[in-house]
Amino acid sequence: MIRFSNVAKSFRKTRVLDDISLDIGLSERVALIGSNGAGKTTLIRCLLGEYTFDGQVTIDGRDPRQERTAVLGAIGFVPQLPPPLKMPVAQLIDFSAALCGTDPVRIHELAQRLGLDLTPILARPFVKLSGGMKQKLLIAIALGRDAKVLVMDEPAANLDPEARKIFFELLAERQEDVTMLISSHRLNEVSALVNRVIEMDMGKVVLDDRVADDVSLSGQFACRISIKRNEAAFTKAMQTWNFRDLGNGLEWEGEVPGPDRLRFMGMTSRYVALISDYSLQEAGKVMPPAEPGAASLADGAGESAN
Ligand SMILES: Nc1ncnc2c1ncn2[C@@H]1O[C@H](COP(=O)(O)OP(=O)(O)OP(=O)(O)O)[C@@H](O)[C@H]1O
Repeated sequence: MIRFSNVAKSFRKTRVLDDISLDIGLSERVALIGSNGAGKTTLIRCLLGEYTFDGQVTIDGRDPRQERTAVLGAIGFVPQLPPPLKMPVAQLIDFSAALCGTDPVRIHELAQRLGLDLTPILARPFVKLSGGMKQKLLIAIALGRDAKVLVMDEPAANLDPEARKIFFELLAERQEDVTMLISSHRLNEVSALVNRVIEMDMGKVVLDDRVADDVSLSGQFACRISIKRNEAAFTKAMQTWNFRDLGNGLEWEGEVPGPDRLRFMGMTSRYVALISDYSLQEAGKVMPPAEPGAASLADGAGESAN
C-alpha cells in the first residue's frame, strides 16, 4: 500500500531523512512517533508529494510526485496546525468535495456526527472557527472521501471527549479498508488506536514494532471510581469525561472509549493518592471478582483493578 524505499531528504546540507525504507500494508494503523525535529512531518510531506527527495515513495504503486492529483484524491489528511484559510466554511466543503469527487453531503453528515453544527457557521471564514471546530471540520473533510490512506497529525488533540469517542467510531468504520498513519509526540495519546509503532529519531527509523490489537476501536470500558474525599479538581476532571456523580462527589461512574483508556488512566493517575477504588471493565466482558486488597492503579495493575 505505502512503500518508502531508501528515502533521504536534506535541507541545504542538513540530512533530515536518512535512508528510510518502510512497507505499510492495508488496514495497518501506524503511530509515527518521535521527538521534535525527528523527521515525522518531513516524511509525511514526502508521502504527500510536497517535497523532492532521494529514493522512492509509492502509494498503491503510484508516485505522489508524478501522479499528485490522483494520489492526493486517495489520501485523507488531517494536519496538526489547521491552515489559515479565509474561505467560508460552505465554500471550503464544496471545494474539498469537488477535489476528490465526493458528495458535500457526506462531509456535512460527518461534521454533524462529530457534534459540529454547520448551519450557523456556513458563511464564517474557516480561520475564525475555534480550534476544536476546525479540527472537527478537517476530520469530516478527510473522512468524507473514499480515502485509501488516512494521514493524521495529532488528530484528536483539540477534541472534547464526546467528539473523540465519535472520532474513534468513525475510524473503526473505516479500519478494514484504509491504512492509517497517525503522527504524535506522545505514544500515550495514540497507542490504543494503532497496531504498529514506528519511532523516528534524527531522520532514522529507530523502532518498528507491531503491537497487540486487542481492543476494538469502537470498544467501551465501564469505569467506576471511588475517592476518599471531595476534591474540586477531580470533580472537574470527571465532568470533563462526562462521568456521573453517584454520591457527593465521592463515587463516579462513566464510560471510557477503548482507544482512550490509556489517556484516561494517565489522567486519573494524577489523583492516585485520592482514589480508594477503581474499576475499568471492557463492556461485554465479565471479570472474576478481585481478591480483597488486590492490585490497584498505584501499582500499575490498570484495566481490571478492583
Ligand atoms: N522547510 C524546511 N527547511 C529547513 N529545515 C527544515 C524544513 N522543514 C523541516 N526542517 C528541519 O528538518 C528537521 C525535521 O523536521 P520535522 O518537522 O520533519 O520534524 P518532526 O518530527 O515533524 O518534528 P515536530 O514533532 O516538532 O513536528 C528539523 O531539524 C527541522 O528543523
